[in-house]
Amino acid sequence: MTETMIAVIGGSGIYEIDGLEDATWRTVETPWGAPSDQILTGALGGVKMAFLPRHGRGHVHSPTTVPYRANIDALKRLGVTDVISVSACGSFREEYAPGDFVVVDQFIDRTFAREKSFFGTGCVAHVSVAHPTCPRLGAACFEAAREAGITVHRGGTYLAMEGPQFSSVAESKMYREGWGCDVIGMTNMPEAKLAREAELCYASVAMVTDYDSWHPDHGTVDVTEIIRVLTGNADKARAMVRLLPGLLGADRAPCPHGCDRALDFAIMTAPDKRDPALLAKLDAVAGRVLGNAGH
Ligand SMILES: CSC[C@H]1O[C@H](OP(=O)(O)O)[C@H](O)[C@@H]1O
Ligand SMILES: Nc1ncnc2[nH]cnc12
Repeated sequence: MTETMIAVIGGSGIYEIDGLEDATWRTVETPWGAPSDQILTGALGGVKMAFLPRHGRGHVHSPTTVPYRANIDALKRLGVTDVISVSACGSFREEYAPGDFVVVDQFIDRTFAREKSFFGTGCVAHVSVAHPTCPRLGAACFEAAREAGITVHRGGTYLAMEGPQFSSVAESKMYREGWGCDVIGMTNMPEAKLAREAELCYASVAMVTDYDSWHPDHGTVDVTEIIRVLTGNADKARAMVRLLPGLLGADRAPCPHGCDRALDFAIMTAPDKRDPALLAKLDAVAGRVLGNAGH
């Protein structure tokens, strides 16, 4: 058993969480640059917690410029085991209405202007993201949302777009009718891929704010309306988070789905061909398999 540490990455409209014991905003430095903001650490019901506002307090970073690698590295460096993303999204399903939560389990990654891996020349690795979210963590999020009285749907495909502009009507219809996507947002990729590379369990709770631009009765996306719905969603998200420690517990068995061992057979580069400078940067993310864990 290892000690659980739950991180919440708060998306648009969620810049803090309340109720943490010993709450402290901490500056964490990483070899990948500065994270989006300081990280709030503390405990909830005896379970260690961390909170990171994805866009920074005051919403400084755009979906493209969020420092995804620094964020995931910083959480790993702090000892986080489980990452829960709480994000705003548009809905492609009539029955996934604004105010509902969706525990996403698949992604289609249409982002193109972001660094997507910790690995590269000098240390090449290929992890599986066939199942990009952790079923154990997703089930806990679903249960917590249900217990908090939230209308929550289990499973769904999240289309990750580059943004920052919203989709055209033609794109929205293609994602919905042609590709079978359920929700759309701008941030869960490459975040989920990087969490897998860092051997962290990752679950995504997408909070519906709008019907994107496909719906004949709802017009197109409008930020004013999104922010109005987001304010209510943020309170629900905080209620869900308060229930997670009780469901996950202070000690955790190895992930039954292998998230925490994702790098076991992933590194391709021969030991004598590895770049020492890159290996040093990988101390937190891949220290378990490279034998240079620095955290
Ligand atoms: C405020 S609407 C668009 C914005 O909201 C979502 O952010 P996040 O995923 O961090 O909650 C969406 O992905 C866009 O970045
Ligand atoms: N319709 C939408 N498209 C992309 N990101 C979003 N975030 C909230 N609503 C969205």
